[in-house]
Amino acid sequence: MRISDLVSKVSVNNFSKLETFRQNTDKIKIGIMGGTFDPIHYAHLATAEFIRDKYQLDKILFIPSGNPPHKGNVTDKYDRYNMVMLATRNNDDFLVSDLEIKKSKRSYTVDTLKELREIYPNATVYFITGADAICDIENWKDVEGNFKLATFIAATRPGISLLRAQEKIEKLKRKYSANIISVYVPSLDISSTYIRDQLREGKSIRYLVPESVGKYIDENKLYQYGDE
Ligand SMILES: Nc1ncnc2c1ncn2[C@@H]1O[C@H](COP(=O)(O)OP(=O)(O)OP(=O)(O)O)[C@@H](O)[C@H]1O
Ligand SMILES: O=C(O)c1ccc[n+]([C@@H]2O[C@H](COP(=O)([O-])O)[C@@H](O)[C@H]2O)c1
Repeated sequence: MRISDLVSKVSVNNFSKLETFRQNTDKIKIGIMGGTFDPIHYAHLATAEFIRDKYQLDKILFIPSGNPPHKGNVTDKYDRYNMVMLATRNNDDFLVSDLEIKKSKRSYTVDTLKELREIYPNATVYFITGADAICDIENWKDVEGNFKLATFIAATRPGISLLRAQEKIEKLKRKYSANIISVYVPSLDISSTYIRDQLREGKSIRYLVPESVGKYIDENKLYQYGDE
């Protein structure tokens, strides 16, 4: 099967997963995993699964950014979205939303959270971030709005000082009356930057991303050897 056929099959499955989910969202707990996912890797998946299990969330909704606010040159949004679909297709608790990739303007989390509130009015929303992202949240659009609309779950991340992140989280909680849960997640020292660098140097990324994602990268010639 060609990867393009696979992706359209996965899209159909995802659509029906989302629709069934939409009809049963009374009082459920949704974890939102937002990201550029350039590309998605096992640390994203393992972090989401760990948090889903620990906080007994009903579903994790992956939302790839269309036009990420704080990142310049990123891979085509449909390629990043397709890779997220492939990486999550075997897990019924993982869903993928195209809310942000459908937008042509920059995608801001506060706008996404407002839309999610309309779509799932009775759900409790948890926004999952790595410790690096939560430390930067005061640079996001409408920081207070973000904290009003969701509880944030900040996961530890290798390379980010736990002490510094916790100090920052305590300050944010006081300043904005924010609901932030800081959680230790068993470490996986993987980043999309590292994966892109490996590929551009012609090195292996096996076991860093799901096989389907590795195949998609190969077939679509993403992050090629020697690319800038
Ligand atoms: N290894 C990791 N451990 C915990 N959280 C992570 C890890 N990698 C990414 N995240 C979190 O996942 C979310 C989406 O991350 P993103 O798509 O930007 O991946 P990234 O690996 O940080 O990418 P890049 O290296 O391109 O900056 C962010 O909240 C980020 O903090
Ligand atoms: O809304 C903002 O201003 C904003 C600024 C930076 C990052 N975010 C969100 O934070 C999540 C992680 O972002 P990133 O850049 O680490 O992939 C993703 O969902 C982004 O949309 C949001």
